[in-house]
Amino acid sequence: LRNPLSHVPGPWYSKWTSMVLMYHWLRGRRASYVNCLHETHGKVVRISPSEVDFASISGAKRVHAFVRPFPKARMYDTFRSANGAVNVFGTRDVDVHARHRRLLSSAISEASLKNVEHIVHQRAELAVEKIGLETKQGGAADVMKWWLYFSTDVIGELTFGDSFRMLEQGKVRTISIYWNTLWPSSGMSLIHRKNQYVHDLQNLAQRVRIRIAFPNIIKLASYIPLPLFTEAYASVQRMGSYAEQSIHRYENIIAAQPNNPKPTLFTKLFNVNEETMPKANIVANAQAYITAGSDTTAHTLTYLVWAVCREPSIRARLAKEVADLPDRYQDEDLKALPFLNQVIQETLRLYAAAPAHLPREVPPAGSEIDGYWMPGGTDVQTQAYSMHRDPIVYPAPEQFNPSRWEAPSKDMKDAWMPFGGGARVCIGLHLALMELRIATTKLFRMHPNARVSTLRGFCDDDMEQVIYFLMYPKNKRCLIQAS
Ligand code: HEM
Repeated sequence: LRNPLSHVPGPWYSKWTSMVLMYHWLRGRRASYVNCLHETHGKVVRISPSEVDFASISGAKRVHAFVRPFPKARMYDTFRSANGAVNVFGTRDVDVHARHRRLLSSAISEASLKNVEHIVHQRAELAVEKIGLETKQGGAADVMKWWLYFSTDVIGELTFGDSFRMLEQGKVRTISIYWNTLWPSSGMSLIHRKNQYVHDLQNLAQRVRIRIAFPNIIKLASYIPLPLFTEAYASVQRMGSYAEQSIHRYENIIAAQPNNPKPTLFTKLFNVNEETMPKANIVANAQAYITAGSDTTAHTLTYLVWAVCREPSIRARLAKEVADLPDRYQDEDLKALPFLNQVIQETLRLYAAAPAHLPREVPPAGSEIDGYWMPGGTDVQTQAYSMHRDPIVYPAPEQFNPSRWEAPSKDMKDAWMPFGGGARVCIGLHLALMELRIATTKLFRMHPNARVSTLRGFCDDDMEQVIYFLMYPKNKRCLIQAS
């Protein structure tokens, strides 16, 4: 009872155990469980003996501050890359983070991304072609698969200077044949690694679930022969070694053509005349970009297409807006389209790809948040899942209604945080938004009458959100008739 958190509202058992929270985490329902606790207990809820969740705008601003930010909580140690080096995503050290962020930011800024826009156009065009082709051949296309290939190809090319070419090949399992045909000298082992890397990426969300739930067991995975743990451990090691080899290859390319290397988001860091970071950290950051920049964008696009195709009036309005674009439109033209951007904002509200569990640790001196004293070391967090469903801020919150963004209130804008917030806000958000604008435009220009398929028993139940760290649709598929 002397615990300084004992006055924070919450269910009685939260004071004693985190087992209930863990149970919901392992079922992919932690976010909706915490949301229910907010509905019952209010905006500030103690969710376990040492964790408090805030669902208010003021709480979110404090937890995710720009100035004097709280460091990320211990959970993020599980995101350490395979080589043990820290990256911008996982580091808990505020100063180290600030340095990494400063070195990485300019290459991925809105202005710099203009130089790589053509890659996004090319990849999106191919994705939409494949979606049309799959519909023609089989009656429906699994857009979730194609968007994952699209986003992985884009971030792969921008990070390693070398696309995974998943879109060309279409199916992961045949990638090896493709690589062998194109580069017979590349050797089977490289092909196998690339193939395996893609497989590891696709299973990332479930493995993150295990790594976060059992961090200490994962550390001992090489001694404990339980497949669940050894595989979660091994996949991180494999991804790290692939990232290392790709960066090494890119380094060789730069050495061979120092004046004209293919630009990537990391090129500047290889310039001997500029401030840089150790190579192990470049590799670790490359790995972070690939893992943070593929599923997130793909799942957002998947829900966007599904939500739009379910509502003929929304689809017709969007299709009309993008049809009126000039033939050689650029991303700048898309930024000016009101309805397209409202659709994207609304998708990111209702179907945020990383909507929960971004814990921060209160510094040793403690801090007051929303009138409650949080002692040093408390895990404080806020989940977009709840902020985005506040019925006062967003009336009828479960309804997909892009028009609510026509004249958004200040609270609507402040409560909207699909990319996190403050000093740790998503570094890839401009890239993600560009991908969302371009891919959505291409799809609805080419297939203005696209609709949700019922083939192979596909129904709304398939799209139930499962949330670990990343959110994905329950059955990992989304069938659309794009004809
Ligand atoms: C719709 C797509 C995306 C969504 C919804 C999203 C969401 C987020 C969120 C919520 C965070 C904060 C995580 C935290 O506080 O722990 C974050 C951070 C991050 N994201 Fe994204 N993201 C997206 C796309 C991307 C892309 C394309 C990249 C590629 C570079 C990327 C790279 C990162 C990195 C490196 C961080 C860590 C930033 C830092 O701590 O300074 N994300 N993202």
